[in-house]
Amino acid sequence: MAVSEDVRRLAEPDSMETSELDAWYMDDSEDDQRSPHRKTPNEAASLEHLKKLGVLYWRLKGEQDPKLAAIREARGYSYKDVITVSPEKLPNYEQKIKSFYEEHMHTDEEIRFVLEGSGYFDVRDFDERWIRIDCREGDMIVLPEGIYHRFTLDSNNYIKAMRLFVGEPVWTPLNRPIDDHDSRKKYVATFQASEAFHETPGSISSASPIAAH
Ligand SMILES: CSCCC(=O)C(=O)O
Ligand SMILES: [Fe+2]
Ligand code: NI
Repeated sequence: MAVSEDVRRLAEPDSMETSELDAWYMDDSEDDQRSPHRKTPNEAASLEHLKKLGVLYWRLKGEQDPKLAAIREARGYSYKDVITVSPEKLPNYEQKIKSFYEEHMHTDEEIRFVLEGSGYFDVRDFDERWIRIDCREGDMIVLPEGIYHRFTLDSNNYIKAMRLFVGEPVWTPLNRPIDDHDSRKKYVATFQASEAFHETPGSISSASPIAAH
């Protein structure tokens, strides 16, 4: 059945004006992956820039938020399960933690809704910079097919997240470099041009009248 206009509207990702997203360009230190890795001074990455990379973001009021059902319906997220990442709860914890943090992509979207705890999703921009996205309870994020990314717990060592998927899930990470893969080529073709007009460090975009945060 076709998705109604109401559902579609309810499923719209957060906009720049209302977002409480916290994302930043990472420093280059070899410090623990679980530490924030903010630059000094902090260099925020805007939701607008993340959108140009194909990243979608919502802040939801728990599992009962009607937006969640709307997002699932509008985007066809039929599959759902829950993953807990902690030394006690996740089988093969050390190995999983390591593979989550290898730079990789998938042949489908990566969709996560944080139920408890927190962690960082890092995404690559087209200038090879890492953008670190702070995800905590209530945050829902969609990483597009083909984007290079990775995940780490933060120093709290605990996250419980809902995983969503269109149909039967495929979690396989395809580690970088895998530039000739169709999913990667499709990603680059879709987003590289749109990101070409991104913010550069220290520049203030005259196109956006609202100063960030
Ligand atoms: C926040 S969910 C745990 C990490 C994960 O599932 C992934 O990186 O694919
Ligand atoms: Fe993943
Ligand atoms: Ni992934």
